[in-house]
Amino acid sequence: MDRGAAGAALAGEQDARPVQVRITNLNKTFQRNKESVHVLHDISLEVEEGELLVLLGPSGCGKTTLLRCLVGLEKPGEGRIELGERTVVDAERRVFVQPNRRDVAMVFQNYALWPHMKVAANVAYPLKARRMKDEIKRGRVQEVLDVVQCGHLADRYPPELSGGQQQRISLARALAPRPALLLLDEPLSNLDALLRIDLRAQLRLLHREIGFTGVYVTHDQEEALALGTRVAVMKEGRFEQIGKPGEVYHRPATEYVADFLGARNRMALEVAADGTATINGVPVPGFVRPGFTGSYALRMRDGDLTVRPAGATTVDDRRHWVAGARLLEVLPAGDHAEHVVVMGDSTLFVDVPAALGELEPDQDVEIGLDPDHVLCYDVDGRLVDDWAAIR
Ligand SMILES: Nc1ncnc2c1ncn2[C@@H]1O[C@H](COP(=O)(O)OP(=O)(O)OP(=O)(O)O)[C@@H](O)[C@H]1O
Repeated sequence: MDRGAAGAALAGEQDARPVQVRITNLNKTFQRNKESVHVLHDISLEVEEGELLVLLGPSGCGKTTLLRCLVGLEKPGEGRIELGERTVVDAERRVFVQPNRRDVAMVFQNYALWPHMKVAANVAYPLKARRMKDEIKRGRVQEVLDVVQCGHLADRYPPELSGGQQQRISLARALAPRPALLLLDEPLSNLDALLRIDLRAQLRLLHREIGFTGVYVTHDQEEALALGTRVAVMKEGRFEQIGKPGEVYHRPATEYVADFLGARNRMALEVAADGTATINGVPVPGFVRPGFTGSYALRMRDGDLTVRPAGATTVDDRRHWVAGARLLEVLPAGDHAEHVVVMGDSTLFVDVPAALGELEPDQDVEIGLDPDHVLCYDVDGRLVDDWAAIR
């Protein structure tokens, strides 16, 4: 594999080989006010060598706790963690390898740099424990600083740097000892939006070039889809779905994942035994295939819905139009306008290209649904295939 400039800079005799991570039946409970809070429920996961797995989920779902178990800052009550050939946690056999013996590095949201030490000393810090000649150490520090494009900042102190620069330095510090596993806990969330996108792209490039095994925590779906080789969506201490970004985005396995990944619009589909389909109580003939019956939830992203004035006709072969909606508000957003529509129990958000925006608030409207861009879930929240009428 051509490792590129960054990869070449980090390659060498003492390269820690990226390892495979295997987590088996991990359980973690905290004691809080004499109550026990079960935070990780029987988690099992394999992260392949050189993979960047993203843990995605809302606040409090256990992402950080899982990272802390991997690095050794938390002791799980049950389960096993193997890093390559090494078992670092085996609760049953009372195996617990201390953090400094795991060869795992972590990058935090708040950079966690020593303010009184120059950048070079910060980056050299994790190398201290290793008996390494000063000369080699200096060379390594300069290498990793160059990799994150901060070679010129070696003699500055962290408080003299911007947030983006500080985060690059903390990434360099984590990479300096060539860890077998790199953990990143919301590393970009303290940065402003543009810088976040810029650093995200650089991180992706760096991962491609160096090929480290990484676990990256975020609650930002865009970041997860952009960075992950796979994305693991978490809910209340369990995995809802683990898959490639495209899979998770286009085929969210559960309604929870669909909602979390932007399909926030929800409508109720009822299909009677005689095949009559209604959406939020409005009949929609020909929407479902013959023989498909029951109660379902439909999920759509904003850009997958359309809206037109009530009673209008559109030359459109794919869409089914559902009447009985009212336009509440139109929010211009540059190249498109967000239309807020109420239809029975649903509040819907519809993105319409600015060029088509001729609707006024308080107008009666109809919602257009293209079955190819509608996700259908059963009453247990599981994705349903093969429901649409063949057109
Ligand atoms: N030391 C602790 N003692 C008690 N409860 C804890 C402790 N650490 C975490 N928790 C609880 O465990 C749950 C999961 O926390 P965790 O920090 O892992 O979530 P998270 O998904 O990383 O959230 P966030 O995105 O907000 O960081 C939360 O309910 C939290 O309050």
